[in-house]
Amino acid sequence: MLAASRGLQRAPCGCYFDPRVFGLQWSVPNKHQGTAVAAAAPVPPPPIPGYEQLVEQFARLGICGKATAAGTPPGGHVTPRCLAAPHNRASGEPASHLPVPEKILLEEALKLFGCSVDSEQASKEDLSCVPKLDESTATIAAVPQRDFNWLALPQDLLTPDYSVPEIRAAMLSTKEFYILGMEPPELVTNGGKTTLTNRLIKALPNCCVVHQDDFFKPQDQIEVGEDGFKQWDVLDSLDMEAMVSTVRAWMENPVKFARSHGVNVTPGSKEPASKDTHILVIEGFLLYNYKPLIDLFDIRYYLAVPYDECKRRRSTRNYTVPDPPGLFDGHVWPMYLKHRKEMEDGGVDVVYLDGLKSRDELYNQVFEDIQNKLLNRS
Ligand SMILES: Nc1ncnc2c1ncn2[C@@H]1O[C@H](COP(=O)(O)OP(=O)(O)O)[C@@H](O)[C@H]1O
Ligand SMILES: NC(=O)c1ccc[n+]([C@@H]2O[C@H](COP(=O)(O)O)[C@@H](O)[C@H]2O)c1
Repeated sequence: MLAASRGLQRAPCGCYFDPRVFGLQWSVPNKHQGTAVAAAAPVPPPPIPGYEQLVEQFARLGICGKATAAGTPPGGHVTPRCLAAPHNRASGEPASHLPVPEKILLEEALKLFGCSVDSEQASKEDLSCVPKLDESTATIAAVPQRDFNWLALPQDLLTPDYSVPEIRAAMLSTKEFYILGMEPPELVTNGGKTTLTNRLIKALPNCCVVHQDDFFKPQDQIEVGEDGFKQWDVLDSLDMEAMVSTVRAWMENPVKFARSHGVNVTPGSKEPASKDTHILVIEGFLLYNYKPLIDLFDIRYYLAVPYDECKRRRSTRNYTVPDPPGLFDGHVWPMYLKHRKEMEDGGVDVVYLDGLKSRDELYNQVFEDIQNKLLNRS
């Protein structure tokens, strides 16, 4: 108790030390600083069940916007008749011979891309139907009791019943934007998020990604809290304004944005207007507590893993600034609880994902979910 009140931590050897002093000794540069966006790597994606279905549906509708996923190899799993990509032209079917209607009525196009008031409503209803993580199935016994009373949170939040399934949040959000030469038609609506994101961006068409980690402030600007820890897991540690500016730059011209970040776009995409589908995946651990960002998402995914698993995974990570002893229990986890509570109290609508599922299960679930939403809009 004496050590805690002075902000001291106990090391595994039994000695006490002051994390504030410990924290000041780190001088490892943040390698992510300044790199706002990572482009999808050109690696062949895994087989995607149902992808052809989506393309064929677009083809039936006379929309040839979706040609190749970022990184899709030439001649991949995309139905050739609906493509205008050079590799398909080279295979013997000139773009001018493709069965593309010369004109699509604006009204028709709006309907196809879900721009009407009716379809916006329908999309919102779709989201509310997505099953939430069944928190009742979590293993309460596995979670150790922690003293988080200093957070002054309501008692129900501090009980094991509440804390079990939440443990650590990992969030993934997807923003869809259909370029029709007009304002973004609608804004419809969150560990393993980087893993999941990396698979999604290889499979989704014209897909860019923004990583929140890239917006951490330099280490010397991170405050040291009363608890003695550098406060990495709060909004103040991030340059959120720069992050929102980056997202807005994509919204203004996703084609230009993609090209400037090395992401392959459908060759038919014209700047600034195109009928192609463009998707932005925003991946981060603190996305749904920053108002200017919240409303920009069409879909919000929220990955949660139990405390023990989260702590185990975290212990295997090598951050640019290594975790000092005790950071997880003393800062990371309490901040997670606090932010999740704020998000839920604020009524932010998210789709909960069970981070204990396998990588494949999570990928298939989210990919199919996005696929269905795209189809339902057409
Ligand atoms: N579904 C999963 N099941 C088991 N381990 C996973 C899963 N997804 C990711 N991991 C592992 O957990 C660790 C953290 O994953 P990562 O995607 O970097 O998480 P985040 O981006 O949310 O911090 C990595 O070692 C990764 O291989
Ligand atoms: N990337 C960095 O410079 C850096 C530095 C210190 C801590 N962190 C940690 O990164 C975490 C968020 O990133 P992940 O969601 O990838 O785990 C935070 O919990 C934070 O404590 C990151």
